[in-house]
Order: sequence, then structure tokens, then C-alpha cells
Amino acid sequence: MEEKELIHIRRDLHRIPELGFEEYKTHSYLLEFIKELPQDHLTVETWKTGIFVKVEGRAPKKTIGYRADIDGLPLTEATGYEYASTHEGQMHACGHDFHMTIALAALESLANEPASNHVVFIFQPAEEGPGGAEPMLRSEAMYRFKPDCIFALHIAPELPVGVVSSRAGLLFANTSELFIDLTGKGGHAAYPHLTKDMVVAASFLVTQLQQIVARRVDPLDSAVITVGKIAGGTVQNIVAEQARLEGTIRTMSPEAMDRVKAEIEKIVQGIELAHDCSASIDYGSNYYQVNNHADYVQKFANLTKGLNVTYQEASAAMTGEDFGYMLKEIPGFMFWLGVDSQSGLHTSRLSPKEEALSIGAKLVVKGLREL
Ligand SMILES: CC(=O)N[C@@H](CCC[C@H](N)C(=O)O)C(=O)O
Repeated sequence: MEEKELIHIRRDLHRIPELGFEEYKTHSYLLEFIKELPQDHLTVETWKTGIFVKVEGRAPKKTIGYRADIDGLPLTEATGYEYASTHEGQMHACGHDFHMTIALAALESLANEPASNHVVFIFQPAEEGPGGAEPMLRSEAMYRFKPDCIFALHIAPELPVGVVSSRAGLLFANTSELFIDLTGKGGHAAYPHLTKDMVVAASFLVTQLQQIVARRVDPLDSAVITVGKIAGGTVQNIVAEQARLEGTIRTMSPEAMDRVKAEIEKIVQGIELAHDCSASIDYGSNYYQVNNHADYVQKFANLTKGLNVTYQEASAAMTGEDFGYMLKEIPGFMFWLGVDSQSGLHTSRLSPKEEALSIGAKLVVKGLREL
């Protein structure tokens, strides 16, 4: 696909970011594109807002899968692009517009000239939450499309265009969302002794949670607890009856995740006692770590040599990806694609360089034809 068309598609998709399992316009856009391709070797099936596409191989020995996530984030865009999001408060701030464009370009190449093996494209909803990979994996459709190996990419703002990176073993962390609600006795701000202040309780809780990472987790088995949002109370002169913390937990192993959760539960019980309140914990959606299979990473690294691309060994990151569930059952790998943006993932000014689109597309096509 010409660079001009790649950019055109990416910008179209960038304008219409949608949240997990609400990717209706995105779904239609993808289906429209797929409909225009030569259909002789294609089988297309939809699953919720996701899509499976199989391209029959010429002399198949196996089926190679490629997964692209399709949802956006609840964030107001501040890039100033003329093609900025037209959906108020929603943005492709994690590069899924890039991921989809590259997948469509690869699909077009394969539909016009099938590979030797069968190829399956998985357009997956809700990566940012509540998680589409696991239910898609368990879907009835997956029996018809399940590949023998699979790969995916994620844009990397901190890497220059022309650089890709990956590693054997752990690439991304285990994640769990974290929602804690506190309820106590509110009242007049002038009579604090008659109340149980949930703003104070929440403040203690936030600082105590940080001690889990500092003092209860082996420093060599890292963990992260981030409270990204805290809300409580109504006005300045009422002692708050309610407070809510929203955050995320990241660990390098599923066992460490269990330990961190057990520690959180102990601390929350302590808060209930100390502040005479009731608390509830909800872990929202949880993602399994992304564990790359060493032999596929090696094959991928070799494959980059034929293209004008530099392969670098990546470090493990505390980002999460529900692609980890796919890799738990199907051998394969994920890699970072350099897009050189000053602003990082999940920021309102993320500005990936579009020159990376054709590099991503060439790599994915080569992977699907040669892995
Ligand atoms: C690549 C990336 O940024 N992924 C997200 C995954 C979100 C998982 C879940 N909603 C959570 O917040 O725990 C990330 O934040 O790493």
C-alpha cells in the first residue's frame, strides 16, 4: 500500500476513536475496507465489535495469526491536528489507529497475493478495558480461526522511526484495575469529632498503599500501585461521607499480583477499623503478562535484517496488554514499533510519526509470509 493511502486510513481512524466494545464506527470502517478487497481467498466473521479474517494460503502447513486492537481511550485530544478526534473526550492515545492501519495494509497485501500458509487477522476490541482478548479467545468463532502462532505490535513513542524492539520472555506486566469505595459518617465541617471523614481515610489509604511496593514486595520482583483518580465529598464545609480511589496494579508475575492484592486487603481492613468506616474493593479487569516465545522473537529479529530496520533488545515494561492471554495459549510474540513522539502513550498530545506506518506494514507482511 502507498504511504499516502496508509496516512489517509490512519487519519480516518484517528478521527473516530471509540471506547471498548463501543467501536461501532470503527467496526463499520474496517468491514467496508475488507469488502473492497478481492474476496476469493477470504473468510470474514464478526464477533461483537471485533472481526476475524482468514486468508487461505497457497500451500498451507500452518496458520499464522496477527492481532490488532481497535479501541480508543477516554481522553480529550490536545494535538491540534486538523484530523483530531471528532469524538468529544475520546482519543486514539495508545496508537490503535496505527495498529489497525498496519493490519489493513497487511491484509490488502495478503488478499491480493496470498501467502503460502493460511493467515488470520484478529481485529480485537476493548484492549484498554474491560479486555477483549480473553473473551475473543473463548468465543465459538475462535475454534474456526485459531492460529498456530500469533504476533502483534505496539507503537513505541520513545523509539526512533526505523527501530523495533522485543525480547524473549516477559515483555509486559500482569495488570489489575483497582477501585476502592469508602463510606463513613459525614457531617458538619465544624464538628469533625462527630463524623468519620472519608477524605482523611482516603488520604491515609493512598499513602499506605505505596508502602506495599516499598516494604512488602521484593525489590527484585517489582510492582507498581498507581492511584490515578481520587474523588470524595460534596462541598468544602461538609465532612465527606464517601470517597473513591481508582487505580491500577502492575507486577512481574501472577504470584506477586496475588501477594499485592492480599496486602491491599489487609490495609483496607485496617482503614475500616481505624476510621470506623466500611470499604469495598473491586479489581475490575485483569490482564495476564505478555510472555514472548524465544524462538519466534529470534525469527523476527532475523527477519528485520532484510528490511532497513534496526532491531534492539527491549527491557520488560510495566505496561499491560491483554494480548498476554493469546500468548498464554498460542506461541508467538509482541514487538515495539518506533514512532518517535515527544508525548508518550496515554497522553493528550501523542503524535506518532506517520513514516512508521509503512515500516510497520512491511514488517508485518514479511512476518506473515515468512515466520
Ligand atoms: C499498552 C497499554 O498502555 N495498555 C494499558 C492496558 C490497561 C489495562 C487496565 N485497564 C489497567 O489499567 O489496569 C496500560 O495501561 O498499560
